[in-house]
Amino acid sequence: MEVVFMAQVLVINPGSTTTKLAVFRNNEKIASENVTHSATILNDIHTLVSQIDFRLKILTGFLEKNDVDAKELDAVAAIGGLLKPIEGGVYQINDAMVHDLSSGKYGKHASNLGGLMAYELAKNYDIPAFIADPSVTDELTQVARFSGKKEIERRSTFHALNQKAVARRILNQKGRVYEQSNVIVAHMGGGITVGAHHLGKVIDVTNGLDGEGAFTPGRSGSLPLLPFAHYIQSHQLTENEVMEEIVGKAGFVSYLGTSDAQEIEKRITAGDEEAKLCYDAMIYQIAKEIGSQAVVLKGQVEVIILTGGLAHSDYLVEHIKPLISFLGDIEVYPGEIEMEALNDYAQAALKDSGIIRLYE
Ligand SMILES: Nc1ncnc2c1ncn2[C@@H]1O[C@H](COP(=O)(O)OP(=O)(O)OP(=O)(O)O)[C@@H](O)[C@H]1O
Ligand SMILES: CCCC(=O)O
Repeated sequence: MEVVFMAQVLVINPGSTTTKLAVFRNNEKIASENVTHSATILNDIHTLVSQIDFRLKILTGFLEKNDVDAKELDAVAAIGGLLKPIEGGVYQINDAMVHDLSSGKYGKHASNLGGLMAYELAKNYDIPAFIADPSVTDELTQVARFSGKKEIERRSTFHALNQKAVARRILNQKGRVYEQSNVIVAHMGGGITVGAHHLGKVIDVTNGLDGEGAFTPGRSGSLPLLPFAHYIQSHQLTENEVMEEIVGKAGFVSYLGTSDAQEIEKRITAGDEEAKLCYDAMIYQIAKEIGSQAVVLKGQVEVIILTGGLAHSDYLVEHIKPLISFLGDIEVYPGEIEMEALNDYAQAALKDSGIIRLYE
């Protein structure tokens, strides 16, 4: 008789105002919740790391509510935070990673809490904790690292987990293998990143946090340098304030006062020309980035994949297609599959420890 290995995995994905939680038994999601935290509560907890206890309590409540006994978990998997640049794949959370996530050495981001929470929980139950394809996944070619100024190197920070998972899924459906294919993935959500995937590696991508690429519902994307230098000086901005200006106070938020694309579409339908021009400008910029990545892939593009929350938008999809369809087939995969991707990686790591990478 065949013995079926049933592995139970808890997946943790903290965002700036949410904590997404799920439990999987093999590939089946048996419980999930997307908990929203009020800004007031989070603002009262002064540092990012001190949110761990608050979010762990929510996690315990989630497990209890869903009758999941933590002692029966086989592993915990979490979204990877801002770490040193590493190749994609699955990593067991270790002390070096915990140090980098908690110190904020490579940046402070809500996703840093994922690895820290997973480690804490896994330690208590003596099970492994993993992260996979973190946003710092860096598979850039050497030429892609040049910024144009010696002292400043381009970095790879993008929606690596979702980009790779969606590309794998679409290619599987086409009977193709990710590691043998050339695809462009545009993740279009609160952040927008466009990657050139060549034989399983993301050899160039717009950096989502450094001010590159298209503007987004809340971010600036790339800006003209001299006017921005003048803006920084005239507003006497600190580095943190510059960050807030380009990630949060820009894009739709700065032009239209909201990051909600559905609200903007309602305005367009009601005849708001300003809203239409701004939405069309974002679509135009995303299309230009897709064109750039087609050059990176020397025009050998098997499929262009549109994913993320904005891929739900019929308006966006209809208006971007005429700009990019000459480059290749287009597939639309709205939303994201990060929780499923983390479970897949953890299940694979439990079956074959040989795939687990070491973070040093
Ligand atoms: N059905 C829809 N039609 C149009 N826009 C939508 C729809 N659903 C979500 N959006 C828009 O997608 C954007 C948010 O996308 P998403 O939920 O992927 O972002 P996020 O998870 O906060 O950030 P990120 O994707 O960068 O991790 C918002 O502008 C939202 O209004
Ligand atoms: C954190 C990297 C992904 C993004 O651009 O938000």
